[in-house]
Amino acid sequence: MVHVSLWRAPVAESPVHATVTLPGSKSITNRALILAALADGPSTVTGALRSRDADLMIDGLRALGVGIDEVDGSATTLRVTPGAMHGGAVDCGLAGTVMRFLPPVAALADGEVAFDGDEQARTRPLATILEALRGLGVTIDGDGLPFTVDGRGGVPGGEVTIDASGSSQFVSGLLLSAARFGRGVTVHHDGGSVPSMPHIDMTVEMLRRTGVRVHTPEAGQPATWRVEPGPVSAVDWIVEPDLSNATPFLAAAAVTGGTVSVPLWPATTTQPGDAIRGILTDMGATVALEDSLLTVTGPARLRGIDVDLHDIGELTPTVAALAALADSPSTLRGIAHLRGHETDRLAALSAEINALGGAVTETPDGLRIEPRPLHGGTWHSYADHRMATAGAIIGLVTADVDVHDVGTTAKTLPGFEKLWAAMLMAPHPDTQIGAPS
Ligand SMILES: O=C(O)C1=C[C@@H](OP(=O)(O)O)[C@@H](O)[C@H](O)C1
Ligand SMILES: C=C(OP(=O)(O)O)C(=O)O
Repeated sequence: MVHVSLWRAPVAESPVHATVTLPGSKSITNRALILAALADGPSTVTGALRSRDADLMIDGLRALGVGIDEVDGSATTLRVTPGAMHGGAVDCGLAGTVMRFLPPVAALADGEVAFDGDEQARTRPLATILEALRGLGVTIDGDGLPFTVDGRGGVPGGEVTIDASGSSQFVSGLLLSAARFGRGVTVHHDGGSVPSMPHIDMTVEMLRRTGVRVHTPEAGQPATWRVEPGPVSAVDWIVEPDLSNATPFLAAAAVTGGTVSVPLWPATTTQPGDAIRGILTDMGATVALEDSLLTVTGPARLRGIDVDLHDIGELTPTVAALAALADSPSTLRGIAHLRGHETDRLAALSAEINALGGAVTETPDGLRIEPRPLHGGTWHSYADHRMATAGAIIGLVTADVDVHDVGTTAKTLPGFEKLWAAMLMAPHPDTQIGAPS
C-alpha cells in the first residue's frame, strides 16, 4: 500500500505579505505543445509549465514521434520538432487536456495509439469526443480509458454534432487538430450550455495565431465552430503565468488581511483565472493591476458572494474556501459539470468543509456556503490539486488542518508547499517568491 502523508497546513501568524511569481499556464502550455507538434516546422515554447499534466502531454507527443527538447538546459524552454507520427502508448494520468486533446492528434498518426490513465481518470467524461472522432472517420476501440485509436495517417474530417455541456475540452480537442483533417471540422453543439467558454476562446485565439482559419458562433446563433483545413504555421509561444494557480496565493491575502502581488499578470487574456480580480473585489478586497503587477489587499472582513462560475469553474475550489471564511453566506452556481472534474468537486468541497465544522449544501448546479467557525481535522484531496490548495487556504486561518496528499498539487504546480511556506515567511510585500520574472 502506498503511504500518503498528511501535510499540516501552516497558519498565518500575521497578515501575509509577498510577491509570488507563478509558473506557466497549464492550458496554454498544453495547447502550445499540440499546435507546435502539428505545425509545418519547429517552434519554441518559452515559459512552459513543467508539471505532471504538462509532462504527460510532452511524453504523449514524444511517444507519437514528436521531438521535444529542452533548450540550453532550461526545463521551461522547449524546442518542438514535428515529425512523421507513429503508433505508441499514451498515459493521460488524470489530465483532461491530455485525454481530450491527444486522441485527435493520435488519429493523424500512422499506427495504433493505446491510451490509458489513472484509475480515477476512467470516470471522467470522454465518450463524447471519441464518438465525435468516429463520426469524422476515425476507428477507436472503447468509449473511455483505456481505449485505442487506430491511426491511419490522416482523418477525413467533416461535420459532427456533440453535446459539450459536460466539458469545453470536447470542443477544444476537436478544433486543435482539425486543420490537419482532410475536410477540417464543423462542430455543432446540441445540449445544455457549454461551460468554460474562455477556454474555447483560448483555443480559437491560439489557432488563429498559427494562421488557421476558425469560424466561431455569432451571438444568438447556434453554437457551431468551423476549422478550415490548411497548414498550421510554426509559432514561437510565450506562455503566460497560470492565473488559476495564482488564486490560492491571492486568496491568502484576502483571508489574512495581507497583501499579495503577482507579477507578469497579462493585460488581456483568455485565462479564466483573470476573473479572480472581480470576485475578490466583490468579496471586499482591494485589487489593483498596475504595470503587469496584480496586487490584492485583504479586507478587515470578507463578504460572501453570489456568483455564477459556469465560465470559470476551475476557480471554484478557491472561491469555496474564501466563501467558507467569509462573514455572510455565498451561493456558487452554474457548475454542475464540476462533478466530472478531477473528482466530484461539489461533493468533495461540501464534505471537506463540513468535516471541519462548516455548513455547505450541494445544489443541483453548485454550492450554498454558510460561514461557520471552523476547526482542525483532516482535509482530503481526492487526488485533486485544487482541493489540496483549497485546504491550504482554510488552514491559513484554522489551526490543525492536515491536508492529505498535498503532493497532488504537482498536477499543475509542483513545489506548491514550498512556495506557500515561502510566502508565509516573506518579511515584506516586495519579497519575491517563486520563479524569477
Ligand atoms: O481547456 C482547458 O485547458 C480547460 C478547460 C476547462 O475544462 P472543463 O470545460 O471540462 O471545465 C477547465 O476546467 C480545465 O481546467 C482546463
Ligand atoms: C479541471 C481541471 O483540470 P483538467 O485539465 O484535468 O480538466 C483543473 O485544472 O481544474
